[in-house]
Amino acid sequence: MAVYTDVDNDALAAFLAEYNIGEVLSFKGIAEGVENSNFLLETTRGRFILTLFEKRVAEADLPFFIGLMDHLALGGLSCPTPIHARDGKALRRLAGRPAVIVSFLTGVSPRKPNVAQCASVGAALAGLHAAGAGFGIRRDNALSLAGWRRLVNDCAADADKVRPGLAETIAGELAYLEARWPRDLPRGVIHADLFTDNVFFVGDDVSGLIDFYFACNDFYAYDLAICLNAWCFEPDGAFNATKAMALSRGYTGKRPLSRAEAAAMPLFCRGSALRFLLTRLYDWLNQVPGALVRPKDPVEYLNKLRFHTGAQGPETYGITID
Ligand SMILES: Nc1ncnc2c1ncn2[C@@H]1O[C@H](COP(=O)(O)OP(=O)(O)O)[C@@H](O)[C@H]1O
Ligand SMILES: N[C@@H](CCOP(=O)(O)O)C(=O)O
Repeated sequence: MAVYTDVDNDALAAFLAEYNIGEVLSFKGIAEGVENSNFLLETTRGRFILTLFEKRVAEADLPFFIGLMDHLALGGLSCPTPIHARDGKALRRLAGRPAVIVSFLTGVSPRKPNVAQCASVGAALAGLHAAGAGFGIRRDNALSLAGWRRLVNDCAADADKVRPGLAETIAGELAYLEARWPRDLPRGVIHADLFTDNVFFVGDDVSGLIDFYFACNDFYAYDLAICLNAWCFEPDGAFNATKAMALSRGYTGKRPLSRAEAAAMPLFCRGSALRFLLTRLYDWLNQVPGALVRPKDPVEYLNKLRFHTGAQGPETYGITID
């Protein structure tokens, strides 16, 4: 359960008095997530999610995240809508943390997505990229090359406690990526964390996307690589080429990739694998005492990185270069 910060009843009551969302019926910590503290809030006016922003979220970025959800929802995307208090502000403070209330979305996150769901999420990702166009605030990706370099340095001393040789592997991989990372490909607002727990389905159809707190401006094709990593490996670690083809085609059916984007996919898959390996490794080595959270396994992403290192080309991911 990701609850780093507790909220007592008096503080909650004073906080909610600023809003027009009815009387509290129930309030409880949510048993998923790793980044922020999330609570399910039920009131006489419905269900809401209360989020307290924790360590990895810079306060200066919060207007981007909140403005983005407003922008996407206005553009017709099914995503949480920030609830504005009586004074018009959606971003407030609670228990010493920045806090926001957003609308509750219905649907189910798949534990083991099927091929049709992979196709749907590919199309939904392209829809998100289109809906983000015209958003007026910019946020550079704090978890791209420079951020990875900081994480590699921070983890260097203890990485081998997780896997012998890991420090050398991540340093070598970062150097490889730094030398080859593209500079000029189509870019815009990306989700940057569209894992299965951040997508809701009704049947095989995407019903909503959540968790925009890593969203940023970066390459669209890199976002597709994040999804290939998150959706197309089986629990035993095997890469599922059928799911990858479905996901890639779901995406390219709505937003075709340029030749340069297609050619960059193996590199983006490596970069995305390193990004989640590094944040998971950092969290593994720096666990917060007393927090109710289950850290995610860094080795899962080490194995994905190894797979991509041996990949033959974009065809591996169901992507063809015309
Ligand atoms: N708007 C929402 N509607 C319904 N459930 C939500 C919503 N936002 C979050 N949740 C639930 O809370 C969990 C954790 O949220 P998430 O934003 O992924 O947390 P974190 O970013 O802290 O890891 C999600 O997996 C989901 O179950
Ligand atoms: N998706 C990341 C961790 C971030 O967690 P989320 O609950 O915000 O999706 C990972 O799996 O490493």
